[in-house]
Amino acid sequence: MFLELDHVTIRYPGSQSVHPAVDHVSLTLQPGDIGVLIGPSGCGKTSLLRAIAGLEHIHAGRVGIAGQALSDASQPGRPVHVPPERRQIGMVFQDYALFPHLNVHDNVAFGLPKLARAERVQRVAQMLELVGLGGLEQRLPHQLSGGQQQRIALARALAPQPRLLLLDEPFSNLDVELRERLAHEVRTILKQAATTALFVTHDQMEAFAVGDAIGVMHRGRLEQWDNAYHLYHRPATRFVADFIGHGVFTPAQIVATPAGPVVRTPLGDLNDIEECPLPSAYPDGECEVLLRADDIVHDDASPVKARIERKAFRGSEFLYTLRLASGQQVLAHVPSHHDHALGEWIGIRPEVDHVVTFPRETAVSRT
Ligand SMILES: Nc1ncnc2c1ncn2[C@@H]1O[C@H](COP(=O)(O)OP(=O)(O)OP(=O)(O)O)[C@@H](O)[C@H]1O
Repeated sequence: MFLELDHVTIRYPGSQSVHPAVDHVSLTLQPGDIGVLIGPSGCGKTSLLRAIAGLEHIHAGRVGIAGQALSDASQPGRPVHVPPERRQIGMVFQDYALFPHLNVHDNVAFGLPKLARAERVQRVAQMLELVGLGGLEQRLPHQLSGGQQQRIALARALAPQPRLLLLDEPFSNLDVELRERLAHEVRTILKQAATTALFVTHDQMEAFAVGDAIGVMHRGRLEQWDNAYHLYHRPATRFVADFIGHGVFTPAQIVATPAGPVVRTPLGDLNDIEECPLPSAYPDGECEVLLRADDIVHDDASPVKARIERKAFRGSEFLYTLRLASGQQVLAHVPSHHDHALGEWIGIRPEVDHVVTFPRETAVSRT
């Protein structure tokens, strides 16, 4: 294991909040892996990143890299806090932070004062090649696009060969299309450089594009640390289920049948419940089942009908918000050549590969 966070807790002095900004967060990253922290504003992502960089002190727990404690508040009376400049950790922020009066070469060379000149010029050229901007050494930052500036910031952070790279919303100042492209590019660059990295974003598409492991944070806690597939198909908590992807929670009942347990929903029985709890897991088997928009298939032959309340065009598909006769709301992704009118009743059926249930609560939906 390379990066190890063990029950890291951060409290800001004088904070009125009942929750610590970061609350007992534990996670690990393997060498060369890219981790992503995602969550709503104020959930503690930046605080955690700053603590790893040594810019914040921790109040409980431990931060270690390759077996070395960088911050340790777990031993009473013997706190450890290695200063940021001795951690060999690089950082890339959302505002590029390039020096406007220095050209590209001098910006990238900034963190390399100890290298001899020839070696420095060579390392800068190597880094610029790595980020696809070879030959732009003499340009000033204002002569570059936002995406190019961010790639220079990445080259500058990678040049001193940090043990770990931290990236805090590095694309949030860029437009959506460029963000997704850059996210893929940055993943390729980090993999080529074999750099271990931890990346903060609030955009799940960016998280899926970049991360080997993704952590969903909520009120300072890390609710799940997992790969994208498991976060989506096996959410550990209602919050994760609700935050990742479009879906609703629908009242359902797990019932025993001669052929085994099924989850009975207003859309019909769901049978593929291999990893689902047994009926005895909830009182009377009553639970809520997660139905994502891509679990619902438009099928004219289906006896289950739903009325189209809202529709959002997403290019290849529509996101339909539908209401069943029972009053239950569901969402469905439907190929965009099926352009139905608002108010129309269409046939739908569930096609759920991974059935996810939670204890009953007031229904929550996220669109
Ligand atoms: N210097 C500070 N002093 C006091 N409270 C702070 C400080 N910095 C952050 N906080 C509080 O700590 C909590 C976590 O903030 P943090 O910036 O880590 O969240 P975040 O998930 O990065 O949010 P965003 O996505 O908006 O940047 C918030 O409640 C915030 O108000």
